[in-house]
Amino acid sequence: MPSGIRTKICGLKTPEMVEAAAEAGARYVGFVFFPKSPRAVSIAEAQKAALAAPPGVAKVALVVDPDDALLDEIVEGVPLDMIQLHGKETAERIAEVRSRTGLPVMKSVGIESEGDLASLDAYSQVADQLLVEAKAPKGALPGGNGTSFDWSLLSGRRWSVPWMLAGGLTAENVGEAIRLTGARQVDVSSAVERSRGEKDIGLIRDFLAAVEA
Ligand SMILES: O=C(O)c1ccccc1N[C@@H]1O[C@H](COP(=O)(O)O)[C@@H](O)[C@H]1O
Repeated sequence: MPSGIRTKICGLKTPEMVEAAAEAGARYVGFVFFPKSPRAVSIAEAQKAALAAPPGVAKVALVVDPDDALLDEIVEGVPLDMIQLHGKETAERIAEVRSRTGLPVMKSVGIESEGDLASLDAYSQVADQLLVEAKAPKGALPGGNGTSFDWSLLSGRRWSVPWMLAGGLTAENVGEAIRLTGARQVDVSSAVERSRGEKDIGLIRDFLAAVEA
């Protein structure tokens, strides 16, 4: 019987990869609009890729402290279902982004220790979803680094909005991560790449199979 766990594959660049990820069972596909990322796409690339997503697969734009001009460009150019905010956006900015784009907002929160959990409670009051992710190492990208955190910190924690677990998930560890956290949604990027920034459909299939195992 299917697990009902919904998986997001982040950092897709081509229509072919979107189609393959959807066919393998992904329920969200993510496009990275952050120039420093090896997964960054242009508006035109994201548009082509997003148009390949079948109904039922949510198309997510990942942005980091975006200004209004970038948001407008993305929303005008790409058919989308959600905005993922992966920077230091405040509660006020989240509300602005939602009203400006007309899209639900998923806010990422970096977790390293118990003290970071309070932010999740605060953001759950304003965001439509939470992305619970490893805190980025110093000097690294704000996300997509393949690093994980102590999942037991989330044990027994619940929020009033849906949430997604991310950070260093792999086909080998995702089962344990789900068991320890109770996550019903998971997000992966690094572990489904053959080299940094280049997705591999075999690895995507292996990850989705591990989620279902
Ligand atoms: O993927 C990126 O390049 C990226 C850049 C800037 C912010 C976030 C980014 N990715 C997100 O990071 C997490 C974890 O990814 P990983 O599996 O540990 O590589 C995931 O939510 C991506 O959406």
